[in-house]
Amino acid sequence: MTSRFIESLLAADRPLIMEIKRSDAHGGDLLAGRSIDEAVARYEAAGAPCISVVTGRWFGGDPSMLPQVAALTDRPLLQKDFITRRAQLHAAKRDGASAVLLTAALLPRSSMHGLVVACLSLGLTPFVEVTREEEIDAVPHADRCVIAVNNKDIRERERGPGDIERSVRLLPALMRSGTRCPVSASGIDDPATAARLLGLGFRGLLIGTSLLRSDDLPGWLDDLDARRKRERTPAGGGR
Ligand SMILES: O=C(O)c1ccccc1NCC(=O)[C@H](O)[C@H](O)COP(=O)(O)O
Repeated sequence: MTSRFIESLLAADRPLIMEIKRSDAHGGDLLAGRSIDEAVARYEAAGAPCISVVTGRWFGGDPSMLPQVAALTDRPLLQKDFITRRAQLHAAKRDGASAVLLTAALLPRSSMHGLVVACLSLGLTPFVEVTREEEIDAVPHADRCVIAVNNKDIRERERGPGDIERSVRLLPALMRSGTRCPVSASGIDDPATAARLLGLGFRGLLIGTSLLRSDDLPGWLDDLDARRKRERTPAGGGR
């Protein structure tokens, strides 16, 4: 069965998973007075191919956010929460998720295996987040999963700065894994970093804080597009 989440990301000119998250790791408000409806409309207007909804309570989330967002958009949705049980997968499916986060750092290998298989049988795309090469090598059915390098550390509640070089270092292992959709997630704070990661071969980026904090989202995205175009155009304009 094909994955709507993966196909939508792979087909996008600007493959950003735009995230709705109420607060950052320090409790700082990220919605800045916007309602969830407004946040969704802003991302739709910006052409988001997929939207991530953080329902995890460390980031001010709650489970009701997922059906709320699903009622507002038909974009494929990723649910970001601490998923450890199959019952949570059934709830995610019922509430409108296309993909769910499975965090390798928090799941024993046998649980990861069972949850990936359960996701696939429910028609949910496993969005497996990793920070180490061994975790990539252990992802089952990698060809049907999104595998995302998290540039921050969830065990530190993502309070530290992002390490973008972690994504750069792990990209070859992602490519070898068989995933069609290598993603870099967290701490992508500006268009220059986003352009660099896409230029290196990432097929998707998950960005929350920087897009939510931007008071000129179209400008942020235009800057990204311009940088990518410059990278693709050979010096001298291709003459
Ligand atoms: O990473 C997790 O395990 C996790 C679990 C539950 C809720 C959220 C979780 N992660 C959130 C994130 O990783 C970030 O919100 C996301 O990657 C965007 O990061 P940023 O662009 O730095 O806001």
